[in-house]
This record gives sequence, structure tokens and C-alpha cells, in this order.
Amino acid sequence: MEGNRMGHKKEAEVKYSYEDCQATADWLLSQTAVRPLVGIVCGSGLGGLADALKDQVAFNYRDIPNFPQSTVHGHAGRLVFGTLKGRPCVCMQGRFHLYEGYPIQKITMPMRIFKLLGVETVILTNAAGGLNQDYKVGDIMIIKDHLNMPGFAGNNPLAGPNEERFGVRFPCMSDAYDRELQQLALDVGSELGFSDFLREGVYCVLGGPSFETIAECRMLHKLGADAVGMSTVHEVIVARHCGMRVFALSLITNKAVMDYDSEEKANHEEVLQTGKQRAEQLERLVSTIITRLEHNNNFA
Ligand SMILES: O=P(O)(O)O[C@H]1O[C@H](CO)[C@@H](O)[C@H]1O
Ligand SMILES: Nc1nc2[nH]cnc2c(=O)[nH]1
Repeated sequence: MEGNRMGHKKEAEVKYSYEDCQATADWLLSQTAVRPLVGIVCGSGLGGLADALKDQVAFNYRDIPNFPQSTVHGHAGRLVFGTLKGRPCVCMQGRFHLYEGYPIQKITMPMRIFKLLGVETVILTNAAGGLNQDYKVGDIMIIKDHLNMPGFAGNNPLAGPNEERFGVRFPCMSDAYDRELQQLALDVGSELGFSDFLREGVYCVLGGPSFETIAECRMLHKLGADAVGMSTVHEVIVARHCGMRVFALSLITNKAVMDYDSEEKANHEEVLQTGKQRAEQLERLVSTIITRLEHNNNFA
């Protein structure tokens, strides 16, 4: 591909029809013997999760046909195949966000490629601001539900003609976050001694890239959100549309500013710094959950 030779791709070269997704999946399957059953998406500063994979086969996004490019600091832009205690996995070290300027169908296209690779369970992580006043920086929140703010305005990754080969026109979202996997995470967290900083809550997605105003944070909290970020929800919708099981975690990297007397200011460096501090525990939590997953959506 011309784009690959140049080391970057033009926006228009990233295509996302069923056939484009199939071509990308076939290309990847021809390059590695790993047949992943678990797909992982790493949030800002949380890419170290991929390092836990054994016998790695890694691809830079720029070398994968039809794949977008990571443009955000803290998102390496590599797709890593490997195994975790024998479980075949694929891990996105770097995700795509609306604010990077990609159409919403392109930022979620990797979920459809996961599906075509044979993935059954998707595990997503993100960095998020804590709206819930009980939350502390460094808490890990199991996402039990979401508020899709861009979706309220019609920016939903499933808008446009429905691709029946992936899923139905009107997918249900009241069961988006798998309840058994949430319970498994609570059990694993307790075994690992993480209960003090493990939470369950509602994640709200906004378009970004500007962080929230004080009035916006207050509003989101009143609406029932515990944490706010700029990712994950679009991926969850597409993953559920094509029938994959979903589990998602937010690392609370900063407290959302809710008070006009506060001197605090949200910033990406703090987000990445908190990621570094909790990375090891987050990786242990996720990797232990994966080792308890059995194929065909059962548990070990
Ligand atoms: O959601 P992830 O990719 O973890 O990144 C979060 O961190 C960035 C802001 O610091 C935003 O991109 C926000 O969405
Ligand atoms: N929108 C948003 N995204 C984040 N990602 C990490 N922290 C934040 C935050 O406070 N707000």
C-alpha cells in the first residue's frame, strides 16, 4: 500500500465496509498463528497491558491495511497478538477518539475486525475523570452502564445503513456490560486485595478534546454519571452489535473539577502519570480476569 510505504495513511484510505474489515482480518490472520478469543483495548497510558502477553506478534497500525493511525500521546499505535496463560489474545495498544477527527465508524472499526478474527470477549480500559465525590484518584471503576452524549445528538457508530452481517438494526444496550464479568472482576479484585480502590459506576462519554467546565461536570454528575471520558462507549456499542461480550474499566486519573473555588485543572500529563502509578495493579486485575475466562463465554 502506498500509505504504508509513506509511513502514514491518508484519511480516505481507511475504509470500513464489511469487505474492508474482512480484508484486514484476513491479512492479520495470514501474518500470525494466534487465533484470539479475547480482544483488549488499552486506554491512555495503559498500554503496558500488552506487555503481559507471551509469544508476541506485533503490528504497527501504519502497516495494517485499512487501519487508522494513533495520534494521541500515550497511545502507541500497535496491535499485539499473544497468549495470557494459554489464552489467545489480541491487544490494541492505542485507540482512536472522535476528537482525532475520524468518523465514528472508523474509530470503532477495530471492534468489527476483532469479531472477524474470532474474538468472543472484549475488555476495554480507559482513563477518566471522577465525578462521583466518593472516588479518589487511582480508583478503578468497573463500568456497569454508560451515558452516550454524542449519541443523544445522533453521532452513533451504527448510524447509516445497517450491516446485517454484523448485527441487527436496533441492538439492545440495557445488557451492554456483561454482569457475570462484572461479578468476576469484583471477586478477582477482592482476591488480589484491591477492594479498597475498586468501584462500580456509570461512565459518560463526551466528544472532547477540551476537558469539561465546572457547570458541565455538575450537570453530568446530576445526570447519574460517576466518571467522564472521551472513549469506550462507541467501541462498546459496535462490539455488542456484533455479539461480543463486553467488560470495561475506568482508571480514575483525576477528579473532575466541580467547585469554583478549586485550583485544580484537568490535564493530560496528570492522566498519564496516574496511569503509570496504577498500571501494574490494573494489568494484574485484567490478566487474572482473562485467565478465568473459558472459551465459548464460560468461566474456568
Ligand atoms: O479514554 P482514553 O483513551 O483512555 O483517554 C482519555 O484520556 C484522554 C484525556 O487525557 C482522552 O482521550 C480520554 O478519553
Ligand atoms: N472528558 C474527560 N476525559 C478524561 N480522561 C481522563 N480524565 C478525563 C476528564 O477529566 N475528562
